[in-house]
Amino acid sequence: MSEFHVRAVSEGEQRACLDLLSEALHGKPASDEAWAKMAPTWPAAGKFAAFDDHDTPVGIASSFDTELTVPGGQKLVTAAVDGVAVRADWTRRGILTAMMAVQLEDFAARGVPLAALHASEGVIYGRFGYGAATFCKGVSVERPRARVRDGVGRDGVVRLVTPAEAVERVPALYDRFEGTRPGFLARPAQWWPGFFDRLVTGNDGYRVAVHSGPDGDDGYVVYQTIDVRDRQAPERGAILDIRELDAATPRAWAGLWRFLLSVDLVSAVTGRARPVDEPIAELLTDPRAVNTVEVMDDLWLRLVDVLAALRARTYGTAEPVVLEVLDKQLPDNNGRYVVGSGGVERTTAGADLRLDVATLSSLYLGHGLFADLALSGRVEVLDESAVDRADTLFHTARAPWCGTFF
Ligand SMILES: CC(=O)SCCNC(=O)CCNC(=O)[C@H](O)C(C)(C)COP(=O)(O)OP(=O)(O)OC[C@H]1O[C@@H](n2cnc3c(N)ncnc32)[C@H](O)[C@@H]1OP(=O)(O)O
Repeated sequence: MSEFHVRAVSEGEQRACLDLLSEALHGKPASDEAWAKMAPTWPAAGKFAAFDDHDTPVGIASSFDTELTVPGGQKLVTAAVDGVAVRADWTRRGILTAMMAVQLEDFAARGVPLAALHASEGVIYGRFGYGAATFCKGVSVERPRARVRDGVGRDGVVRLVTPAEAVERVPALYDRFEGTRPGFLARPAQWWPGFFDRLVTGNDGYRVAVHSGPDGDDGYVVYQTIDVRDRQAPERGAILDIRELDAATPRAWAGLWRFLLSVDLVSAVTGRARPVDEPIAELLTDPRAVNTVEVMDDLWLRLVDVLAALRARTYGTAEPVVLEVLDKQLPDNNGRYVVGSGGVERTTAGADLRLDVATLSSLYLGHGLFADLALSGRVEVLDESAVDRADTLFHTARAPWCGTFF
C-alpha cells in the first residue's frame, strides 16, 4: 500500500489542492478563469496537505487567521479552518487524523488560542477536540399573517443598492457589528471576494438592501426571491429567502425585517441560518406567523490554548468551580483550572467537574448547559453543587451565533 506524508503546501501547489477539495465536496475543478479570480484568496500560507509517493496531494487542511468575539466582547485570534478533504480513494487510512495533528500543533506553536470550522458532518471533528459551539435556526414567516407591530422599525430608511455599491460598502458596515454577539467572526479582506462579492455579483438574483439610521448606514440584508407562482396558484407569491441580515442596532434590525415583510407578491420570508434567539415573533402582532423549521449546529470551536481562552472571556456571578480538562491532541492543556467571576488560574485543587476539551469548547461561548452535558455523561460530576455554578458562570445573555460561512 502506498504511504503518505503531511507537509506545508508550497507556492504553486494550491490549485491542485483546491481541485481535490472541490472534488471531495462533489463540485467541479476550477476553470482557468475561476482560478485566476480565486488564486489571491487561496494562498499557500495556512495550508497543510497529505502527499502520496509521487508528491501528488491526496488530502488538504486549510485555514486562515481571523478574530472571534468571545463572551464579554474581547476578540481572540482564531484559525478559521476553511477546507478539509481527503481524496475518495485515500479515505479511512488516517490522513485526516495526521493533518489535524499537524494543523493543531501549528496553531499551538503560533500562539493561536482558538480554532473554528463549519462541519460537513456531525461525527467528524469531536475526536479532534472541536465541539458545536453556536447554533442557528431556519425560519419561515407567513407574510400574509405577518404584521409588524405599530411604531416598530420605522425610524430609518431602507434602500436597495447595486451589486457594485454593496461590494464597496458592506465590508466597512460589517465591521460596525463587532462585539454584538459571542461567536461573531471578523471577515478578513481575503474572505469577501470568494463569498460575498461572488454572491451579490453572480447570476442568482441576490439583492442587497441597506438600512440607514441617525448615524448613517447601520444594517444590511442580502436576499433572493424564488418565484413559485404558477397559473393554477397565481396568488401563491414568491419566497423571499434571506442569505445574510446583520444590523448594528435593534432599530436597524427591526427596520430591515419591516422592509422584507413589505415586499409585494411574496408569500413567505425565509432564512436558513438565523440566530436561535432572534426575536422575530416578538416583532409581529401574530407570533404564530413565524415557523422555526430547523435548528442546526453552526460553528464548531476548538480551544487550542485552554488557559488563554478561559481567561479571555467574562463570567456570570457565582462561586468558582474547578474544571479538569482532558486533551489528547494538545496535552499541555491537560490539568485543572479554577474558573470564577474574578478570573481563571491553573490549580492543584481537586476537580468539581471533569470534561474533555471538545465538551468545554462547545460550552465556551455560552451555548448549552453543563447540566445537560452531565446528563449524557460528557461532563463528569465530582461535586453536584458545581453544576449550577458552572452554568451561571458560563451563561451569556445572547445566544452565541457566527453567521459567517467559510
Ligand atoms: C471544515 C471542513 O472543511 S468540513 C468538510 C470536510 N470534508 C468532507 O466532508 C469531504 C468528504 N470527506 C472527506 O474528505 C473525508 O472522508 C474526511 C476528511 C471527512 C475524513 O478523512 P479520512 O482520512 O478518511 O479520516 P481518518 O482516516 O483520519 O479518520 C479518522 C476517524 O474518523 C472517522 N471518520 C472520518 N470521517 C468520517 C465520516 N465522514 N463519517 C464517519 N466517520 C468518519 C474514521 O472512521 C476514523 O475513525 P477511527 O479512528 O475510529 O477508525
